[in-house]
Amino acid sequence: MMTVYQEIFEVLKARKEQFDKGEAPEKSYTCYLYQQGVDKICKKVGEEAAETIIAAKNGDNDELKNEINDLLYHVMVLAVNQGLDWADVEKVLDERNEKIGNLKQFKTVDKNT
Ligand SMILES: N=c1c2ncn([C@@H]3O[C@H](COP(=O)(O)OP(=O)(O)OP(=O)(O)O)[C@@H](O)[C@H]3O)c2ncn1[C@@H]1O[C@H](COP(=O)(O)O)[C@@H](O)[C@H]1O
Repeated sequence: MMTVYQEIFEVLKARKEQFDKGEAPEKSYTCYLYQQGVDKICKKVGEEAAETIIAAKNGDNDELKNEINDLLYHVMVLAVNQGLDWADVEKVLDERNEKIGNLKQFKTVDKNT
């Protein structure tokens, strides 16, 4: 079964195909981002990341839920724009998941020796 994120990613890929063919729906915000290009998309990723941090620092979980979704949406648009598939992204997480004990040992440095 596809997750909602996989489903949205498919929509964003379809929007890219429409945009590339010159068939962007007039009111598509996603196509507007593709048209603006990678700098604009990265700027939005940065903005949404900052808004996510502020919502967390304010202890506002209603806002935080919204900002996390805005951030993920813009990260997905970036992935599509750069030619990455969501499966490529998930594969990395899957591989990390297979490792046990990911916590790195902290290095203890003795500055006196
Ligand atoms: N998941 C999202 C999604 N999340 C956030 N956003 C948009 O991201 C924008 C972020 O808001 P901002 O106020 O920061 O941006 P803005 O001021 O409107 O625009 P800028 O000029 O600053 O870029 C809003 O316009 C939101 O509507 C999204 N827009 C679209 N989707 C999904 O993308 C799919 C395709 O959408 P369209 O391409 O619009 O048809 C649909 O399934 C949608 O659900």
